[in-house]
Amino acid sequence: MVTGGAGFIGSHVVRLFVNKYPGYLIVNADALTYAGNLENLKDVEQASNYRFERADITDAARIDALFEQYAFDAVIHLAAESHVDRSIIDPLAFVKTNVLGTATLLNSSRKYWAKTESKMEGKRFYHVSTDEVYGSLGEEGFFTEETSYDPRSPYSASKASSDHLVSAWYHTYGLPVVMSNCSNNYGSYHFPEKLIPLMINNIKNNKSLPVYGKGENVRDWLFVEDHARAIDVIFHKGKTGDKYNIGGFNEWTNIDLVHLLCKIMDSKLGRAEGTSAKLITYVTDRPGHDLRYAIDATKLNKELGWEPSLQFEEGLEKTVDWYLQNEDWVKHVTSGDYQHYYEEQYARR
Ligand SMILES: Cc1cn([C@H]2C[C@H](O)[C@@H](COP(=O)(O)OP(=O)(O)O[C@H]3O[C@H](CO)[C@@H](O)[C@H](O)[C@H]3O)O2)c(=O)[nH]c1=O
Repeated sequence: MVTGGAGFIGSHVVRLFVNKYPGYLIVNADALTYAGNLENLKDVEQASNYRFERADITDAARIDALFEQYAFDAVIHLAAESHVDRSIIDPLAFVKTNVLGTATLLNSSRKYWAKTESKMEGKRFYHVSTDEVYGSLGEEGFFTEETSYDPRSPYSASKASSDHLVSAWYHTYGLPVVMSNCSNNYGSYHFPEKLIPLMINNIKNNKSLPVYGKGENVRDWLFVEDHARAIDVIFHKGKTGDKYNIGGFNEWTNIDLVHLLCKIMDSKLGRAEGTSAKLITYVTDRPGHDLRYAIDATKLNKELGWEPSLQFEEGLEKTVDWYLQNEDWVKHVTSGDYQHYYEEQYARR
């Protein structure tokens, strides 16, 4: 079972596993909130080793029933509320899905696997988490697997709580868990509330480009398909009870990144260089805005041999091309339920 398989990272994980492992039955359990779209999986929905089940991870009866129906050997848990700005507006939604939802899944897994003949033998619960649990770095240093947790937004606190729950189920019940904490992802099917797809769409539509504060915050960007490959490697080879950091060693200030996007878009859209950058608007900063995230992914590289495959500028160009060729997808995902929230976010600026 892959939870959140209709989301951004989840859909890339489902696609990779469905195509690479014809012998696995991949069940995508997703609540289809505003950020989950079956449009993201059109290319694999007919595959014989793929099933979709609409399910909310906080609904214990529904999750138990799925375990009875499919007798899952493994869970890859990606379902989460993920947008920091939204967590500031509606923190309880994040506590519900990320904390209660993770506890519900852990508990259903434990109960079901304890009933099987082989108990926990050969089972695996993989929790996908974020580097934001570590808090904010100054100008120096990196997050390693030993860095202590210091979450500062409702989103990161809810993810940190979920990590602690996973660790508790491992120590208390012997649930065979593995966990990873990844840096910022970018690529196709990224919901256009997040920095990169939001900027691409706004540049295309000649809308202002809202840069929070002075644009000096730093993020470490990784191509989403490289994250999915890391999840594949950790799922199959990671040590039970361990955690792995995933990152690109690719740090950018927000303002430099937005300028790079403007440059790429000017050239793709046939605009004179410098045209799109005129849309940049500095807006009120995000409350509690973490200054810098930077991941040290040495453990994953040394122990399991993973490394990013794409250079950032190449990945960014691929991403821009995808958004320019998939305008219908953007229209689709930003209509309906999401429209209200989308407009509200704009009204704040
Ligand atoms: C949406 C938006 C964002 N920003 C800034 C805030 C951040 O410093 C940076 C990236 O913002 P976001 O795209 O919202 O991503 P960020 O807050 O870093 O969090 C992302 O990266 C995390 C991993 O580090 C994930 O766990 C989160 O789910 C994911 O949303 O850009 C702007 O300046 N303007 C904007 O309009």
